[in-house]
Amino acid sequence: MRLPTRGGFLALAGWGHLAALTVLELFLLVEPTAVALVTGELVGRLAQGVARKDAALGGIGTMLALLGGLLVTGNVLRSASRPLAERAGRRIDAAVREELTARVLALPTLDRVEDAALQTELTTLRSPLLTWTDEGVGAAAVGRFRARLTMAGLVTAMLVLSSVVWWWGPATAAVALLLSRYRVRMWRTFFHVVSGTMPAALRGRVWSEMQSDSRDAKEVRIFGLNGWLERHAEENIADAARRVVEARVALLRRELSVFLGWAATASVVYVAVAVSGEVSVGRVAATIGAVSAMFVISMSDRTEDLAEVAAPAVEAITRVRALAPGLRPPPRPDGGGGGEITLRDVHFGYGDVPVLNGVTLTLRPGEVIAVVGVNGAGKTTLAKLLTGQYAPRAGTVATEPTTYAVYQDFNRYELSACDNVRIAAPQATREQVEAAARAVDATGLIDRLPRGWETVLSPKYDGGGDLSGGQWQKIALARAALAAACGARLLVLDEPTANLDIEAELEAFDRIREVRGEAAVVLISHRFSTVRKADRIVVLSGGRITEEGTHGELLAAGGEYARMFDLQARQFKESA
Ligand SMILES: Nc1ncnc2c1ncn2[C@@H]1O[C@H](COP(=O)(O)OP(=O)(O)OP(=O)(O)O)[C@@H](O)[C@H]1O
Repeated sequence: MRLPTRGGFLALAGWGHLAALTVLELFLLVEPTAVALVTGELVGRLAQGVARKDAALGGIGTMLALLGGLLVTGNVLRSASRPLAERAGRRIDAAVREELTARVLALPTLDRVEDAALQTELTTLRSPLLTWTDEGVGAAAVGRFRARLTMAGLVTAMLVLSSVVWWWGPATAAVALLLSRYRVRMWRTFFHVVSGTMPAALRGRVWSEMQSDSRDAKEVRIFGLNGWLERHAEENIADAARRVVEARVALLRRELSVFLGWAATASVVYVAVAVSGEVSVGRVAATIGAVSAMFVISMSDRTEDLAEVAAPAVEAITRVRALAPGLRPPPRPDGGGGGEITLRDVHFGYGDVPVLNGVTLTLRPGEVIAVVGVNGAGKTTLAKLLTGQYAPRAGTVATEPTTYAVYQDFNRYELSACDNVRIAAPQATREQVEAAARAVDATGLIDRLPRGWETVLSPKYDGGGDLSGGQWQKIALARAALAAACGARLLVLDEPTANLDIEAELEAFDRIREVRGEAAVVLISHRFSTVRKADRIVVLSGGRITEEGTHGELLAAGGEYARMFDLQARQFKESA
């Protein structure tokens, strides 16, 4: 991976691309002046030839060939210039994306990834509000580079003018630079107006897209939101559009004044040429050409000169680099020895809020442990510490490098059914995937999909399929079964079966038990009918493990577990 040093984004385009772009841009900048010179020379010779009635106008053929060559090459290179610049910009953006991804992946724990400041910067970088041109830092870096090169074109045109009358060159170049600076300022004003309208435009877009988005469709229809959404979309978009149109009109007015400024300057030069009788026809043509070249160069797109265009992105990248300084992922946690997974006096919290206050727990290979506790007791947090995704603030965690977890909010990938299971162990064969599905009784649902295992699990795709909440949970359980079959030493099941009916949950749990092999299983569930089957149950309360034992032992102890179990059992009896 090529990484930028000290913010040098341009180098990320690759030296080959930059060299090609430099040669091409320089040619294009010098070309108008060269055309002017050759035209001048050609006109001069023609005029001399005609005046002397000279039939053999020496060198005319060569001049014409040169002029033709310049014009043809100029046109060909002009059409290659933009794609090359865009490609260089995209290469820079790709390298930056690669670097930032590597940095986030290198963060040792999930809490560092979840860090609000980091997420804000990453969201900024993904936001369409980032730059008004919707371009990344690449386009801005290449744009600025090209803007710097235009100086070469200006110097060439200036030298040609000075060769006629020495002070014409610097005088006209000074006017060109002044007008250029003025244009940068007026584009900056325009940029700020357009940037200011972006939040409204984006809001309008969101409201507008909600009307047709399939995810929002059910609420939009049931609440009759269509008219309301349309009104909000229109208000926001119309307001943004009005402000942009006003800014554009102001911009056009200023462009016109710049144009008039140029016309006045050119007129002064042309009048000066006209009154200086000593200048040849060729020189006159060259002068006109050089002034035109300066005009074209200084009227070129100035948005690229604006540091503001890429400033939010550059600042966000700089902050991501500070928040995620590493580039290589840390080694996976080492086993606790003898296959045991241990937490010793573990403390953890989010920000200033403590969640775990001294948890000590040992999991033995093949053991099934259930963790229970009220909402917010810290069960998911404990699971994340067990899988090494959070580092404890105090105490020690010795866990296995090969863990797999199914959370309540497991990912539903827009991939085939097969890949949706295989994601738990990418090296797994199709046979292993099918065996895992059989293990958790998920083959029936696969058979009903239009293309079986190859069906993409999203209705957004042609021939794609959708699954119910419970069916998705079976896919998630199949992932856990596959991970166990492929050697995972710890399986965490964090309420993976909340959408299954009780019978299906019990069966799924029994099946996971069967396929777990040497893996320790941690089950987090609010359903005591499943929890009671665990080898050991721990109760988490007030950030500590307050009870620990088998179902029978905990019932006999008559503590919080017994109370919670009774409550649930009574409700079942009452509703039966
Ligand atoms: N990423 C987070 N940032 C800040 N606070 C969090 C975060 N995740 C959880 N918390 C807080 O930590 C506490 C424990 O949350 P946790 O999800 O571990 O509880 P839980 O026992 O799994 O709850 P539930 O049974 O509702 O799933 C809660 O008060 C929760 O609000």
